[in-house]
Amino acid sequence: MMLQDGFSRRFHYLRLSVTEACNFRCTYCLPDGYRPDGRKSFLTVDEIRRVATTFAELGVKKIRLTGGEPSMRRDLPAIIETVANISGIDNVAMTTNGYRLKDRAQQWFDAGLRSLNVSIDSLDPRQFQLITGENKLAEILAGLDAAQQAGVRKIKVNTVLLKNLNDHELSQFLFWLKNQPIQLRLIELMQTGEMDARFQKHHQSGLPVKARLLREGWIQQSRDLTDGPAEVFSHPDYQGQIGLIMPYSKDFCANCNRLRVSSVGKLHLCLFGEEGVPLRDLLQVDEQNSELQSRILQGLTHKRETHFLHEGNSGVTPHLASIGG
Ligand SMILES: Nc1nc2c(ncn2[C@@H]2O[C@H](COP(=O)(O)OP(=O)(O)OP(=O)(O)O)[C@@H](O)[C@H]2O)c(=O)[nH]1
Ligand SMILES: C[S@@+](CC[C@H](N)C(=O)[O-])C[C@H]1O[C@@H](n2cnc3c(N)ncnc32)[C@H](O)[C@@H]1O
Ligand code: SF4
Ligand code: SF4
Repeated sequence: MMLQDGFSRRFHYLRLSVTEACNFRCTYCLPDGYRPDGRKSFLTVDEIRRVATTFAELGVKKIRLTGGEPSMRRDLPAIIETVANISGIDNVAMTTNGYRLKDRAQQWFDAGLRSLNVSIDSLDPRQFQLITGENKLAEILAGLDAAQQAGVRKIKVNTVLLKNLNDHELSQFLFWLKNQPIQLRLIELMQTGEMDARFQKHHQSGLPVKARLLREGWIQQSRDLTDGPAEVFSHPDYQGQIGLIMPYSKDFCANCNRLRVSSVGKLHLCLFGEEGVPLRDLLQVDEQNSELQSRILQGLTHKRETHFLHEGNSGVTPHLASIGG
């Protein structure tokens, strides 16, 4: 049995959100901060173990923990260890805003974390605070160092491209990459349900950046079917790489290879899809495993070919913290 949709796309990568809560207020995600909803409880470690085990049995090899902010969960080391010990999972990754990274990197690595994506929207402390609501750039950069020291080899930095907020910083980012063996991903701003005029004001296509990189001698890397959606560029004079994530460009979804489970246990077939297939009622005892497999496989038959962002349709996603990006 394996996970394949009606367009012959295969799924070996699961993004598992462990919380919707976040301590940052990124202008494009949670501009007013996270507002707790008392009725919601997030998946327990046992529920996470069951859902991850079942996906591993269906061929998933990589699980990325995301959120909200995953480091806000006090039991995060137990979550990492649980997922890392599941047979078939060979890469446990996490996406974080860098909170607690400086102090916890070693603990997370020891628990089994092998790949880390850290969001850094500006290398200018004031601009960073303007975008995220937090004056924490220095602390997060120290967290990156700590992760490298701890032994995490695959580190990427995520930067949402924002017109008039950080687009003038490209040269500074490139300079930084000269001696940083990391991949910097520039992500086009995507419109979500709760986003107001900010989208029109700050959306900027990645295409001019691509043109500049090619002009300056960066070389586009060939893409494996199992790679993510980023177009990746390298340069002989730079230790780092650039990855461009351009969801508004043609054929972006053609190689979609990931599925998502939200922090309340719903299967989402697309970042911008429908309500989600509830799985939580089948995460209560280990014996529900084969029923859970059937529900996931049945759900996958409904996966659509692309998102509908061009029509201004973001599905039910109010902001990316709700589903883990
Ligand atoms: N539209 C769309 N955006 C995506 C998709 N995957 C990643 N992104 C965007 O890229 C952001 C960063 O993704 P990450 O959490 O760093 O994970 P990733 O890109 O899968 O990273 P790797 O596992 O290292 O390839 C997400 O929050 C989204 O904004 C996708 O399938 N569709
Ligand atoms: C939703 S966050 C969750 C993990 C963690 N809190 C973080 O910020 O890395 C995952 C990624 O989504 C990106 N993101 C959030 N909203 C976005 C949007 N509207 N368009 C593009 N990227 C977005 C963030 O910059 C971050 O890199
Ligand atoms: S992008 Fe990440 S850090 Fe920023 S508000 Fe959203 S969930 Fe929080
Ligand atoms: S937008 Fe949806 S279909 Fe397209 S790559 Fe992302 S998750 Fe896959």
